[in-house]
This record gives sequence, C-alpha cells and structure tokens, in this order.
Amino acid sequence: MLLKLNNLCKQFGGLKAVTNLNIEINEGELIGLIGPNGAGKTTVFNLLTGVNEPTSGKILYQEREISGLKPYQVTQLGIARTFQNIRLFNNLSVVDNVKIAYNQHASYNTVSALLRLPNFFSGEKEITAKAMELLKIFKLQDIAHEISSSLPYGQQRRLEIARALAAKPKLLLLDEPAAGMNQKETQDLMELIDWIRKEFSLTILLIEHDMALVMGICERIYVLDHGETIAHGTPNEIKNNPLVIEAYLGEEVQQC
Ligand SMILES: Nc1ncnc2c1ncn2[C@@H]1O[C@H](COP(=O)(O)OP(=O)(O)OP(=O)(O)O)[C@@H](O)[C@H]1O
Repeated sequence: MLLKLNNLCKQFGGLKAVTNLNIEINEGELIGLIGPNGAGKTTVFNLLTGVNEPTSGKILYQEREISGLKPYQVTQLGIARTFQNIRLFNNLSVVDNVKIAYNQHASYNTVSALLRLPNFFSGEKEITAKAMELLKIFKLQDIAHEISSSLPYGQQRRLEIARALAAKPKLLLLDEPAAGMNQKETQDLMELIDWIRKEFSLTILLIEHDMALVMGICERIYVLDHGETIAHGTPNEIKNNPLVIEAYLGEEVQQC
C-alpha cells in the first residue's frame, strides 16, 4: 500500500473540516475524491502535503508516518500536487516553470551555479532538455518561451501538471485539473492523465467536480460531505448510491 490515512481529523477552531477519514491507496491506482463545495477535499491535500497538520490521526506513506513534515520534505518523498487555483510563476516562461521543479534534483550545487563551473552548464543543458521533453508530452513545446501568464487557462493547467511531474513524484495529487476547461480540453486531459499514470508509474489522487471525468477514469471514489466520508466504491457503486445522489450529486451523477 502506498498511502493510508488513518482516522484523519482536521479542525479549524470549531469547524470540523475533515472527520475520521480513512483512505487506502495502492500503488498505481487512480482514485477520485469528490464532494460538494466545502466538503474538505482540499484540506485533505493540504494535510497530505504538510501545509496543514492533522488535529489527530495518521498519514502513512510507504508505511512511514509523514504528518508533521514540511511541504518540501513531503515533495522529496515523492508527493507532488497541483492547485485548485493555478499556482505558476506567472512572470517566468513556460520552460522555466518546469526547470524550477527539476532544479530540486539538479546534480550541480549552489556553489557551481554561482561560480558558473562547467558542471553547472552541463547540468543546465540537461535540465533544459528534460524540461522540453516534458513540455512535448503536454503539447506545450511550441510555446516554451512564452510567459506562462499569457497562456489560455487550459494550457496553464497542463503546465501545472507538467511542473508537478518534474519533481518526479510517485504520488500525484490533482486538485480540480479540469476546472475552467471546455469539453474537448477535458476529454484530452482525461486521456492525458490516464497516459501519464502508466508512462510515469504514478499513483493519482484526483479531486474533481467534472463527474464525466471522475467516473470515466477513476477506479475507486471516496465521497466527502461536511468532512465525513459518506460513500466509497467503484464509479458504478457511487453513481447508484442513494446517499450520494441525495446528499450531493443528484441527477448529475446518474447521467454519467
Ligand atoms: N485554513 C483554514 N482556516 C479555516 N477554515 C478553513 C481553512 N481551510 C479550509 N477551511 C474550511 O474547511 C472547510 C473545508 O474546506 P475545503 O477547502 O477543504 O473544501 P473543499 O471540499 O476543497 O471545497 P471546494 O470544492 O469548494 O474547493 C470549509 O468550511 C473551509 O472554509
């Protein structure tokens, strides 16, 4: 098992954002985390990535307790994420946004970079080549030198995923990757997520409001409501779960 959340709770003052959450994810799985606005989904990602500390409960990643670690330590362990509100370095080019993430794994050190030693230049060249390879996968290579904030929304979302992959994650957390995308972009994204999972041997936990996407690619789905898990199962089980239909999804889910 890659990830196990054991009775995880997070309170903000009197507000129970996440209550007794139990999630188990095996290596290679693609799991959905859904629920209405304010259900606690992003808080789960914040707990997993060290942004917030749990009030109680455990987060076991590769059988190691990781709650309390700093975000950069979590990244080093192989957990990467994208954000609901895209967080790119807006003033940097597309390729530089990806290179920044590669630099965490650079073979040269700060002294080499400052003194411009030969291994800095060869390292830089290698990182640029790797970043361009990733951009090609995400069909962003032709706009590699454009400023990232000038990109349309759908491309910014793809760039965010590319950057997350540069950190060489084992576990990728995607927070509403299809938000703001049109139907065609969402369909393309769905295929891309499925493809990168295999190509990069990823395990993926996906928060998404687009039901066609969630039902189309996730093997299992957890449904949160007011911080509590109200259902867990395969897409078919979730679609037909009366609690889910009643509490949140209504007709939307039955149409999928
Ligand atoms: N840092 C914080 N301080 C106080 N309350 C917070 C904090 N972060 C989240 N909350 C609250 O916790 C609850 C869960 O929020 P969260 O963002 O996790 O929900 P969500 O399911 O991701 O919602 P959405 O689909 O709208 O993104 C909400 O009531 C939110 O206001």
